[in-house]
Amino acid sequence: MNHLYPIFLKVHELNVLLVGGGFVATEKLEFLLKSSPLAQVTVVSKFFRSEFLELAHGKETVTLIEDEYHEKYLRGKHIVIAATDDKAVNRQIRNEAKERFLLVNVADTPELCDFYLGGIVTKGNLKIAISTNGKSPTTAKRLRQLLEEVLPEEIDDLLENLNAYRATLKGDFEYKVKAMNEITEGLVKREKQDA
Ligand SMILES: C[C@@]1(CC(=O)O)c2cc3[nH]c(cc4nc(cc5[nH]c(cc(n2)[C@H]1CCC(=O)O)[C@@](C)(CC(=O)O)[C@@H]5CCC(=O)O)C(CC(=O)O)=C4CCC(=O)O)c(CCC(=O)O)c3CC(=O)O
Ligand SMILES: NC(=O)C1=CN([C@@H]2O[C@H](COP(=O)(O)OP(=O)(O)OC[C@H]3O[C@@H](n4cnc5c(N)ncnc54)[C@H](O)[C@@H]3O)[C@@H](O)[C@H]2O)C=CC1
Repeated sequence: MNHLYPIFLKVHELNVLLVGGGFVATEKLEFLLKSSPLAQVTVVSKFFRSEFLELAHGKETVTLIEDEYHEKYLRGKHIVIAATDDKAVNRQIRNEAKERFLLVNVADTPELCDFYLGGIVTKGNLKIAISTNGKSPTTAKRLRQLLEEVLPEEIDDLLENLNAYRATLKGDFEYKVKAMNEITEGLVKREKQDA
């Protein structure tokens, strides 16, 4: 049974704490920034690998703190991602985050996660998040790559045009629902096969 409920977070308006500055932390920050370039991220780590420093370089919304994790770093945060190579520290981060009702992801450790990071496809205003319920992250990656390739960039023009049309509708809610459904009907209608 798949119980996950996806949401789309405004991480440029939320404070994210990332603990760790190694390979795994680099991967997590890379995908976070790829999807949300202005994500507000504070990173606390005993040391930072060169790959991590390269990625964080020049990113004004990413703050690096060279230190061991301490509970005080949870203050003012909304979301926490633990990506250290120390299982006990990752568990401590999770426990202390939970005491504060923060949402926590422990990288590559599903049983300690409140939420999973997913594969993400962005085409302008369209964003698709992919999860395999933790069963196969590589499949999430492959599906992401596939959708990035097959979805045309023009799909964003469609969204912009429909948004402009939507803004011209003057009627009540019911009228607008009907008009929007009518104009988008062709998107789901199957073409009749010529016999
Ligand atoms: C549960 C979850 C929790 C979380 O980390 O959030 C989790 C868990 C684990 N990942 C592991 C390994 C790998 N993860 C990747 C890649 C990604 N992993 C991501 C998410 C998630 N990974 C969450 C579930 C998402 C879902 O529901 O599908 C993606 C989608 C997003 C992101 O990381 O930002 C990103 C692709 C992004 C992209 O390309 O678009 C690759 C492939 C690669 O890097 O090429 C490998 C190596 C191959 C392999 O092992 O499968 C391991 C084993 C660790 C070990 O062996 O020790 C565990 C632990 C376990 O499975 O128990
Ligand atoms: N590298 C990979 O692709 C994979 C790694 N893993 C596992 O994931 C874990 C993390 O691995 P890597 O990122 O590769 O390790 P890494 O050695 O590159 O990075 C570990 C990071 O954790 C930080 N850290 C450790 N203790 C800390 C503390 N108390 N406070 C703050 N920061 C602390 C270090 O400063 C370092 O930046 C390991 O347990 C590893 O076995 C699992 C699958 C794949």
